[in-house]
Amino acid sequence: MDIMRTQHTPAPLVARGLTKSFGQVRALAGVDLQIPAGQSVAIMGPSGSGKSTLLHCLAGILVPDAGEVRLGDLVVSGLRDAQRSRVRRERLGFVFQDGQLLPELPARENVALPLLLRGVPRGEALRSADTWLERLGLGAGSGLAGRRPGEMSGGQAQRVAIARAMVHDPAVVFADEPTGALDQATGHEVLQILTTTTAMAGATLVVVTHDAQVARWCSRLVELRDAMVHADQLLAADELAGELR
Ligand SMILES: Nc1ncnc2c1ncn2[C@@H]1O[C@H](COP(=O)(O)OP(=O)(O)OP(=O)(O)O)[C@@H](O)[C@H]1O
Repeated sequence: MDIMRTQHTPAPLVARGLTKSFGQVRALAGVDLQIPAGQSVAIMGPSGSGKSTLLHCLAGILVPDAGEVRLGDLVVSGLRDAQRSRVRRERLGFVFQDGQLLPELPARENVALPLLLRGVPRGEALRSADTWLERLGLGAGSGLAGRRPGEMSGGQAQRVAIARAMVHDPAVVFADEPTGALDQATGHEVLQILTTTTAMAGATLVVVTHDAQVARWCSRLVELRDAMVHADQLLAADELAGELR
């Protein structure tokens, strides 16, 4: 792959004492996590253990009841809504279970969207989108760049979603069950592409998954149980990521 070194400022992602409740349900009960820039972290745990809530707090989608989230020097959890939206738009990338691509737009316009939202001129944004589609095996020769999400397989749509998450050179990519809607083989392929792509771009990756094999491609595994960190271990893939950094 010809992915260039990143232009973004590498920044560690740090959570301290995060708590979050929904009514009587305590979804996070004091979570501390320090993620160095460029690390790929898999978050696993039983259903209801707080994985998505943690990801949403780390990504500034949810504000914790107590505790804080920092990206480098920036206290993301302390920002107003509009500023948090801007941080998400400019410094973070997202891949969700169903990709959340806009159904009416062809792949290349979906990928260009984060740049268009930042005011990048349309021609330039589409050229960057083409570059990323090419990197993810969906270039001009594939005939897929002009197709809408409904005209692609689930695996192809997730590759488009990865291209869209990467196109604006984010510091951190968040993926919530990115393979949940895929068969196992396609899911593994997508996880491999996601981890390789973010590692080569120097971006941090936080991925929530139920796939136990994710450990093959991530450098760290954090297990939640009952709204708390139950286990936290570095994995062999960390050595590979270190070499790429
Ligand atoms: N918006 C919400 N309103 C009410 N309760 C919520 C909300 N979001 C999450 N919860 C509850 O908080 C707890 C943690 O939910 P969360 O989605 O973070 O778990 P999870 O580990 O991601 O689960 P799953 O693997 O099933 O997706 C659960 O008991 C859930 O029902």
